[in-house]
Amino acid sequence: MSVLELRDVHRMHGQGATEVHALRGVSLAVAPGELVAVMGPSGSGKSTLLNLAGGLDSPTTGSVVIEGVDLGTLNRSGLAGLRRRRLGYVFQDLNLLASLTAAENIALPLELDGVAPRKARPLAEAALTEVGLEGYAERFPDEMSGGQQQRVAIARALVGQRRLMLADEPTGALDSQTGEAVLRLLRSKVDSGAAAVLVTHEARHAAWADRVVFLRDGVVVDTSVGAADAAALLETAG
Ligand SMILES: Nc1ncnc2c1ncn2[C@@H]1O[C@H](COP(=O)(O)OP(=O)(O)OP(=O)(O)O)[C@@H](O)[C@H]1O
Repeated sequence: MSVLELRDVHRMHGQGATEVHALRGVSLAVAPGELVAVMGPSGSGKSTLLNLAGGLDSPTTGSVVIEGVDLGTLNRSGLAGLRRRRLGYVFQDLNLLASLTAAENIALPLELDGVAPRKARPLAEAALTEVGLEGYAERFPDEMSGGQQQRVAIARALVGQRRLMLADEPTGALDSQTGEAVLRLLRSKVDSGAAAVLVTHEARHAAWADRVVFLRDGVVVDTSVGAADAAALLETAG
């Protein structure tokens, strides 16, 4: 069974004269152990796709299915529970809570899900170590650099048993060495059975993916394997 499935998804933003047809019949399935990169020019619908996959937005028509559950059938609390338990997000907007330490930020989704703080804490510390921030557990967001905050956000996204990771240019604020380390981490989570969707503008980041889906004007125009194809597509996209 796919971890994520988009079935003939359309998404309209706005109304009347300002209506934008951001996605036009997108279908996509992501299997366990698969990392899919989504590329395409600005405005092609990449963020819209990721928001729909994460249940942060709903399709105008079509359906989004996560591990066999059609998100359209869930009520608000059902959707929130599924998001907390099964999804990890790494978005451009970090959304770290300023009043919580790095370890508390990471432990929060676990605790919201009923994991006892004394069990959540070591998991949070292990996640910090995985992103190279051992010893930063007690720092507050404003005591860390942008890149460090981004790594905390990544640690939070990957902590626990996430089945689907959604990443929007996760390496934006990171130097290239750390960026590669984060992608390696995402890759290793996927290799141990999760699924991931990575939106990126960079062919060398897409090189970590099993498959590259290329969007243009809200339509999947190509699905390629490997970064070389993606780079060629980007060049012809204009
Ligand atoms: N909330 C919204 N209201 C109105 N239009 C929107 C909204 N969100 C996105 N759009 C429009 O939908 C289209 C797709 O936007 P989207 O952000 O998904 O593209 P993108 O490929 O992620 O772009 P970028 O690479 O610049 O982030 C664009 O024309 C955009 O202006």
